[in-house]
Amino acid sequence: NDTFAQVYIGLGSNLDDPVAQLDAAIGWLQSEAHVSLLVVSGYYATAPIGGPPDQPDFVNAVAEISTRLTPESLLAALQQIEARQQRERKERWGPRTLDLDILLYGEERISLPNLTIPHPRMKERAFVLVPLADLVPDDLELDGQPLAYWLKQVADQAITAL
Ligand SMILES: Nc1nc2nc(S)n(CCO)c2c(=O)[nH]1
Repeated sequence: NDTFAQVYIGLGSNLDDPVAQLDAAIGWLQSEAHVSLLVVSGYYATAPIGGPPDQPDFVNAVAEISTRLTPESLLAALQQIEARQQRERKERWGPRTLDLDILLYGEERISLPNLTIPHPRMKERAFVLVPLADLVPDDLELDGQPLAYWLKQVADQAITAL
């Protein structure tokens, strides 16, 4: 695979000092072989969406990378970083030290049992769309609508820039 893909990664944490968790994950991404970290959005404090209601607020960000890794290899590398930061998969959608999601992988559409790209829930998540808007133009299209359209749809979700 000799072509480089422009990839957007969602980062999230709501356990064990989330800002430090995101900083550490950015550090691992920077030192990952075959991954070039291009730019990182601002950090945002966000109310938990989905999952148990009584969990702590999250801190979220989006990173843009360039990589020759295939989507599956990139997923494996991200899961290694999560594991290094003690990601116990206790309850689905429960609190976690670190969550790394592949949001977009170039223009590709991928649907594998363990990997769907574009991320199937990104359009419903202010904690993804708002940091993503730091990195891409507002007219970036998702499912035929500009990012600005999807941002309006999630305007009720609590999110504050840190
Ligand atoms: N605000 C917020 N809510 C979330 N719910 C889930 S699941 N996650 C994990 C990401 O899939 C988050 C998150 O990162 N931020």
